[in-house]
Amino acid sequence: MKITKICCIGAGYVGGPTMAIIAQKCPQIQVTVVDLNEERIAAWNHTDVSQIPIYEPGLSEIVAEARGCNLFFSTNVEKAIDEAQMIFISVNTPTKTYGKGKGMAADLKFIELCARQIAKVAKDNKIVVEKSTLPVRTAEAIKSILDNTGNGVKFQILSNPEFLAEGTAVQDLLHPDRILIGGDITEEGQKAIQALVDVYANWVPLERILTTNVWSSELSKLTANAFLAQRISSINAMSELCEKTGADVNEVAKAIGMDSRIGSKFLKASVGFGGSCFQKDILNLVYIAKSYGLNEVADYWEQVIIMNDHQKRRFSDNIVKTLYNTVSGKKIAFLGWAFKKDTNDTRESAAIYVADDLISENATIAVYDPKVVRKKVLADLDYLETRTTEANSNSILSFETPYEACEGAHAIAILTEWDEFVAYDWQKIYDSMQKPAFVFDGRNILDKTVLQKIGFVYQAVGS
Ligand SMILES: NC(=O)c1ccc[n+]([C@@H]2O[C@H](COP(=O)([O-])OP(=O)(O)OC[C@H]3O[C@@H](n4cnc5c(N)ncnc54)[C@H](O)[C@@H]3O)[C@@H](O)[C@H]2O)c1
Ligand SMILES: O=c1ccn([C@@H]2O[C@H](COP(=O)(O)OP(=O)(O)O[C@H]3O[C@H](CO)[C@@H](O)[C@H](O)[C@H]3O)[C@@H](O)[C@H]2O)c(=O)[nH]1
Repeated sequence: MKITKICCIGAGYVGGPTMAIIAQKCPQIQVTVVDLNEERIAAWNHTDVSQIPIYEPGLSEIVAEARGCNLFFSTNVEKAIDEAQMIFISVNTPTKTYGKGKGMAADLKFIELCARQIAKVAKDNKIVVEKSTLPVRTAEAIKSILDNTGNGVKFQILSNPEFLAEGTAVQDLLHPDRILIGGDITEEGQKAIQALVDVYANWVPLERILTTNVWSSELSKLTANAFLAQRISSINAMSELCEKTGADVNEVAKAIGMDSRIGSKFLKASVGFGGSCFQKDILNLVYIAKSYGLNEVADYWEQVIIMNDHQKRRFSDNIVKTLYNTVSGKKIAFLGWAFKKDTNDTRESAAIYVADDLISENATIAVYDPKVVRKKVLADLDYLETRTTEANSNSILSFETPYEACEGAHAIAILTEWDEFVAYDWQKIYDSMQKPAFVFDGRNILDKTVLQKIGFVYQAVGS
């Protein structure tokens, strides 16, 4: 089957960039990305392409090239479903906040809504691709809805999890380590798999396109995230031990990373991992394991989250302790609010939790992040429901430049590893601060020797 029309439901951090690359690499395919969120679609269609809703290096250029040619953003979900032969579901699958599985299981209500809408609208056979990260065996539920509520047309469900990381989405999509496609072992299933393979084969070498059964594909996504997050919690656990023993976590990471069996990636100690995926996906994995009665498996993976929470709390506790056991009335400058560099995404950013702890100790937080606006910072804090919106707003100062954020501050906390932070005039910053001037480097990006020479009291994670 030759695919000429693709629809993607969900114009978020995955749907937008993924479809932009498919459109760029497959000029013969018309790609329509739809979303219920009108504001988001309007932003994707903004005449000034720098205003698209997601910041990713290189993305706006690709959108500018393909948009209006074979890449379209629309709120007309039904029309796009009707016209497409292949429909990607790329909607959010957050942790449940209510009912059974609250705080652990993935909330599949948006997925089910998509399945019901596809069933209602489809008048001819369609391939439905799970792009969202889903619990293992979700394809079964989608198939049941499609087969029982549809118009008698035939659906093939494929699992095609996305492995891009934010901040490097464009490069990850252009040069993926692998593309994973899970499908039925039936003849029809294999044809559907081949149709999707043919799409990716426009730019991905065939040896990097892996096909499996649906359940392996669904579970591989959760497994990959669990393994990646586990490495960060493992090195963060060692960072605490390094601080007690005089070892340096950067040196330990380098030493173990040179063992080719361990590898050097994802061994950067930090204030704790954030992002919309790691915590959500591990909690989901823990919930699935528990639901099969696999308590030891569940406990094993839950420890990754427990360690990460500990790391964030340890960072804020240390700030309070070092500032003579009180931050009340003190100005703490936050450099960075995003969960990592090169993205405007703040979901589950460690900065939110560290700020929340410090505000509870009556500190004032002065935030500077090159890509995150004040509205987002306040919304993130309000989401925790620790205090009123007004109290959060009174405790957060936002600045357009780092120098203003740091002026008069008692301490600086580095929460995101933005490259520009390294290049600042640290002498100028020091001169404008209260003394002693503290720097708590939650990303280990600054040069300790240089900062100490200027006069800062400098503390990094894990040394
Ligand atoms: N963010 C990442 O880096 C990343 C990477 C790999 C996988 N994932 C997974 O991909 C999925 C999407 O993540 P995201 O970060 O793009 O989420 P997101 O919240 O940025 O985007 C999801 C979009 O789906 C829309 N939506 C929800 N229900 C809809 C419906 N019924 N019809 C139309 N639109 C609807 C929302 O309005 C939203 O704009 C999740 O399952 C996530 O776990 C995310
Ligand atoms: O050595 C490291 C590596 C990362 N981090 C932090 O871990 C978090 C997640 O980083 P990263 O994995 O690079 O970004 P995500 O966009 O969350 O990507 C992850 O989650 C996505 C969503 O499922 C997957 O597709 C990706 O493969 C997976 O890397 C961030 O807060 C990072 O700062 C560290 O603290 N130390």
